[in-house]
Amino acid sequence: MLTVQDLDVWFGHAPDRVDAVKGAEFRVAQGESFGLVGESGSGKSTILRAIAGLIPSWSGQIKVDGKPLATDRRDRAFFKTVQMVFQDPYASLHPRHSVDAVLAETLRLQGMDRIDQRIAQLLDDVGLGRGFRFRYPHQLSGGQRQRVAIARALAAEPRLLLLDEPTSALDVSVQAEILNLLADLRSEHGLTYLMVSHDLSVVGHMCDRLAVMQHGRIVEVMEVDDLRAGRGQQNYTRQLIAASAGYSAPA
Ligand SMILES: Nc1ncnc2c1ncn2[C@@H]1O[C@H](COP(=O)(O)OP(=O)(O)OP(=O)(O)O)[C@@H](O)[C@H]1O
Repeated sequence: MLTVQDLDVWFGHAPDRVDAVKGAEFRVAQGESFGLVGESGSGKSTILRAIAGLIPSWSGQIKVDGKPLATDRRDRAFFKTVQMVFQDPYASLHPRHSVDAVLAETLRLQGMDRIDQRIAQLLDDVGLGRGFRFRYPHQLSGGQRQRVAIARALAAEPRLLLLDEPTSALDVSVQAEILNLLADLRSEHGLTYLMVSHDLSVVGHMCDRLAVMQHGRIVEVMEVDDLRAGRGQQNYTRQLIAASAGYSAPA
């Protein structure tokens, strides 16, 4: 479904150029949930943003369903297949647009019919119910806002969701609810996920395989069972696992 080959992503120009991603390669199969983990600044979000067409300065190949993507443009067909959910639901919803306006606009942009019915269905799908339809972002909690952002992403009926730390801006008490919702939606809609998280337990819960990133490079691609068992091939992976378990790796 998604193939990334020899991906370099950079910001700015020499001598101030930042090489955020270097030679990244991975494949995500249809129906799979694939995680990107690594410390802050390792390039995880940059990969997602380059796929979504939000960063024009990259080279290499990104293919969706075998079709190479252009460097910057993303057409309507792309957004029909691929949608992104951002980290911060406070920043990603326009404060003066009601839930209805957000969803109706997205559905219209995608050329969908039966807008009323679809909005009701989307609200049901994300567990909000129809009573939320005419609310504004300031009337919603962080978790409810993220449910709206997920409904907006689902409006196009995509097959691949790019999830950029979808719960890290939320209270701990609602993080699990949103993760469970995403897991349910994936099985109900047969979705494929590419999910960024700095939290290994989130990826351990949500993903089948993952890539471990350090300083812009993928150091290892592993099965989630190996993550859970602490079986990293690379030293860095073992350190990351040990750090997340709350103790230091033996030297
Ligand atoms: N717009 C930008 N301009 C310049 N440098 C950037 C920009 N966005 C990201 N970077 C740099 O690219 C590198 C990778 O950042 P990125 O946000 O992808 O890391 P990350 O692994 O997702 O970390 P985090 O979890 O903190 O978001 C970092 O060095 C960051 O400072």
